Amino acid sequence: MDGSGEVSGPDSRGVTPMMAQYLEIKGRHPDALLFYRMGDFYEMFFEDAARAAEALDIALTTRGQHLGRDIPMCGVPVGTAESYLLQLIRKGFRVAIAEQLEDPAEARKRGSKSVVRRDVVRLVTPGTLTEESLLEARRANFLAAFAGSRGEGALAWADISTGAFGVKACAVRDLGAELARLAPRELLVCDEQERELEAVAGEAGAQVTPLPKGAFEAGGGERQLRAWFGVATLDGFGSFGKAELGAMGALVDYLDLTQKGARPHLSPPVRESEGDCVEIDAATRASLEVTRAMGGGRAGSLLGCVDRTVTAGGARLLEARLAAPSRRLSVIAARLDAVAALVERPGLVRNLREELRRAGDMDRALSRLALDRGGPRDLGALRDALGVAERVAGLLGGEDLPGLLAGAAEGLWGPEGLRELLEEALVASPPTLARDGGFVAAGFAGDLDGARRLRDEGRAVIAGMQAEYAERTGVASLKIRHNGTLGYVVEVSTAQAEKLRRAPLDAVFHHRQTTGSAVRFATQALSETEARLLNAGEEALAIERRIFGELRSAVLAEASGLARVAGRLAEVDVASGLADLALQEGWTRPVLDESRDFEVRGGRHPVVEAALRRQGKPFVANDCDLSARPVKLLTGPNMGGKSTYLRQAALLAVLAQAGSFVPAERLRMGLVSRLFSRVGASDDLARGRSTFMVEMVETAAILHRADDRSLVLLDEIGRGTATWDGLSIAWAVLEHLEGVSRCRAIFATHYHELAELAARLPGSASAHVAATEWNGDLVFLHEVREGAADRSYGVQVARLAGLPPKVVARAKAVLRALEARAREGGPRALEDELPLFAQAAPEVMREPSAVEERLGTVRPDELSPREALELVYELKRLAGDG
Ligand SMILES: Nc1ncnc2c1ncn2[C@@H]1O[C@H](COP(=O)(O)OP(=O)(O)OP(=O)(O)O)[C@@H](O)[C@H]1O
Repeated sequence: MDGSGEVSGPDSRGVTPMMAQYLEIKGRHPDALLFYRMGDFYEMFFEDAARAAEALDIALTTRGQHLGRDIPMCGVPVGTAESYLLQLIRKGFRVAIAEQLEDPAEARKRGSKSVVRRDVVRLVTPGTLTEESLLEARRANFLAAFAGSRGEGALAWADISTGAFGVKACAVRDLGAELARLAPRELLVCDEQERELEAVAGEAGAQVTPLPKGAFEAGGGERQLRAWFGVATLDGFGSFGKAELGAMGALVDYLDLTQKGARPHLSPPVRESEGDCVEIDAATRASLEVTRAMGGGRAGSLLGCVDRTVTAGGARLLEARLAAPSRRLSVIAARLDAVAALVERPGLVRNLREELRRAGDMDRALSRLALDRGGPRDLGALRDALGVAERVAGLLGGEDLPGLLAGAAEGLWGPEGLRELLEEALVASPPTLARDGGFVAAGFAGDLDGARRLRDEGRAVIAGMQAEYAERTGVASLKIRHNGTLGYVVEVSTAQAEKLRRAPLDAVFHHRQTTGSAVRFATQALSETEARLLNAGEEALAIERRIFGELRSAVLAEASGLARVAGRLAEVDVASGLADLALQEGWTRPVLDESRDFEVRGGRHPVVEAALRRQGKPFVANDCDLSARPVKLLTGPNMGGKSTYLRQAALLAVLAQAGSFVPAERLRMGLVSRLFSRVGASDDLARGRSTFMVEMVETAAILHRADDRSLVLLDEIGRGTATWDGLSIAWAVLEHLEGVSRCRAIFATHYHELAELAARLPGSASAHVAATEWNGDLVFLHEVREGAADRSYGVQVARLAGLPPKVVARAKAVLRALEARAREGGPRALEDELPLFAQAAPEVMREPSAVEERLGTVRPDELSPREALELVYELKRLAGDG
């Protein structure tokens, strides 16, 4: 007998009925670890057990035999299964959860050999999580599906924990960029494409799940979607291409498969068209650290720096906006209008944020309820959020606000009567699980109140009985206690027990048990009261469970209305968060138009500025004008602030088009269509590419794709190769950007020769980050000025970095020689000097000089003043200086 109460005995082949059942279920889920429910544990067997035990670092044991061999087994308690699930999912496993679908007692009725019915109720995969503990509250958890081949393609994505559902046409070559934007946890692909797409999915951190080709067919997809949304035609949602239908179909099909028929709440699909959002490729996204810093976390990213939202839904919306800044002037203007209106009303912002803080996560509560994984606490969260929404609507309603906020205010009134119902029905802080009851408020249901009264009275009656028995027996210390196996018993100390065992008390008190220190008795009246109490308690629980079901149905009937309120709350949260930021940081409203201008006055890099502030250092604001001469060549010393200046331009554009105010005195810019940034080189050793190769591949992509509305930021192109090759490449790239792409670009370089070229090209101009020397030390001014830098200060920076003084001195000498020869002979002569590098190298490692050798023999403490003076003369002689 195990925890499930089953009897197991092997058949003639040595296979127990339970093992036969296990193997049958496992056979249907070969790709997943099978969590096989046995009483209070999920058990794993055979290979699954070995893999899970290793992944979870838990004990691997054995349990019985199968075909004459020990069965490896490990298990996790049901109560703490979530944390184990999380570890397994993070390590790339999928988990099939097989529950007991009936009571062991029911199974026994079918005969002593029968096993409890079990089946998989859910497949847990990275893209289909809903549990709070398995999700990041402030981040979406997308499941994506890609359909299509060389020609037409589409990507669909859904977050079943929030109901978000989107789709867009997407060719294979653009998949990397889209995945980098959405960062889905799981990508569904046609099994024939699994190998082709694995790398691109892996780079975005998505686990690939292959599905048969049939799952991606447009016809089937359309049927699936119609059935899912209960509509006769999808026309109301938009007109979708074949690939789009295929991708969405595969996605909902997979939800059916993994959720085993439980329907997550999904909003109707939103179709994104090309041109809706700024295109940002994966490398650019990573280099700009828009939503994730290099280390992978939020901290240190632009999102981490600007996120002042106070609700999880608001945080997710802000991330989506920054990840996909808009290209539609009207959309951006509406968002900026909302922020601007709030910036004018700081008091309103404060009040809104104070209210919003109290709203729980409506989307996720709704999703859990829809999948029947929710509890009273989720109902409570919805109730609280609906209350917040109404008060927020009240706050907004009193003002004359622009479209987005006025619209939000209207949409914040929830489904008629639902908040009132939940308020009446629920206690103030309902528990997570419905199982143990205690969440329905008194006064909501007459029958429940009656049952509870009976149950509570029962408790009072027992307390009364204790007093009565104590009096009757004369044993003041007599207690009525509840015992797991015996139920309610009268307990007295061993010394007092004899009294109760003698006439006349023995007629009332029947001995049940003697322990080391106490003796326990039962009485007729106590048993009767206990039965009454138990019944009342069970009845109360049953009523509460029924009420939970009713409330859940009432909520789900209004799912789309609730999702709408959640969306509006998030909208208000994002606007008031951005307004709060603008107010506190003095950010300004950007001016956007259809031109190709880009004009920043007093711009700052928000993340670097915040980091410097923490160190008590100021950030130097800079201008940037790309309007008349769109390609800017930027020179200046290392550490001078070139990369910061480049990234700053991109982040200003991202913020502006996401609908935020910007850290600048003024920003006026024509809409950016595509953003490219190659700042900060990195190796890609995993794919066998050197730094230079990665740089060239990315530069190639930029030159192919940049159009005249793009913003391109290039940092030190060509530095990873021989000087003249690098310079030539940089030269040609600069010409291409200026003459062919005609985009707005900032090009940072150490090739000062390029400044000459920039001066000659009509669309190009030079600028430099200023630095100066003070008492022999290099001082970075971080100020961007017109014209090219006169020198690069590379050697000084090397000195700051702690290169040995000897090496620095030698480098200075080599530099002086190089510069002198360059001045004498012009560029060709400089080329002739290239071998100097080869010759210089061994010389740098030269033998010690005569002076150094002599110094090595000196013991300063043993020198008299006179000897010291003589030594100075000697050293000067050795140095050939007098
Ligand atoms: N405008 C600024 N105001 C104040 N400090 C700045 C500014 N810009 C950059 N800095 C500081 O200078 C440091 C170096 O900046 P950055 O990495 O942009 O230099 P760089 O010129 O690109 O250097 P390298 O050529 O070595 O990559 C930053 O970490 C920051 O602390």
